[in-house]
Amino acid sequence: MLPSRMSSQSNKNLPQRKFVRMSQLPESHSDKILLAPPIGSTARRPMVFVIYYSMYGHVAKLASMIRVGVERAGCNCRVFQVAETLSTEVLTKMHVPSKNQEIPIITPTQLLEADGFLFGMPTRFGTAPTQMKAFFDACGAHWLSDALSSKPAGVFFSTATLGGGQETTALSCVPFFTHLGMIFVPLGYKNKLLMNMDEIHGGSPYGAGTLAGAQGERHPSELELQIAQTQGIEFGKLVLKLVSA
Ligand SMILES: Cc1cc2nc3c(=O)[nH]c(=O)nc-3n(C[C@H](O)[C@H](O)[C@H](O)COP(=O)(O)O)c2cc1C
Repeated sequence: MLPSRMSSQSNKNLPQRKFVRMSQLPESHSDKILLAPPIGSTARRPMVFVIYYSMYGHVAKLASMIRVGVERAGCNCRVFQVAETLSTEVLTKMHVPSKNQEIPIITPTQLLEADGFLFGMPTRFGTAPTQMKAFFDACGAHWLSDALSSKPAGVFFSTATLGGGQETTALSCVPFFTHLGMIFVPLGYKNKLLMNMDEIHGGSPYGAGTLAGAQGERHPSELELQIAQTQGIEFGKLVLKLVSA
């Protein structure tokens, strides 16, 4: 028999948080907009960077909601993209829309300005995409200097399908965090919607996630976005604790 917290047939009785809904977000997730008031306040507001790669926009949507959560926790948050590595010719053949120009491209040096990091990515054969890996590979100076040591880092992700590699994608980032001395912060089961059995959804204790569909036709559901917001809130709360310790 399953432990009682896992055995629910329906999720209707699970405790719910109040969430900002995707429909309440401004259309642009411009870096200049403070999307929601913080839950608490501190003398020094820590800075969390949300850094993502998104080819068709699924991960970008999760990033917007994660940012809401981080700011609700009382942290400052900046959203970045990693640089593209594919040629325009290949991107055109893959029908990739143009990138959101309002989201700046991160450089390795900028990592020094943040107290914590949430990395978002679509899976590639169950692992992190080359674009994210290329960024990680450009961080050798931080490995030598220990500059990111003890800083927390989490992951969120998108796959085409259920079983497409959400957790293996998260795990493929752990060696990077480990070698830089960073602390991998999983989501755990902080949001009981992760146990929802009434609808298909992405996300796991490793982090928030969405299912894009084989043709990218599905978009993050309200449930997945709520889980993303929880990851932002919980990660933000942890960063606040670490910075004020
Ligand atoms: C080269 C390549 C490999 C992929 N590998 C997987 C995979 O292993 N499992 C899976 O579920 N989806 C896979 N996908 C689908 C992507 O994960 C999907 O397009 C992505 O999650 C959409 O997110 P985005 O719009 O933020 O890029 C792959 C896509 C490409 C282009």
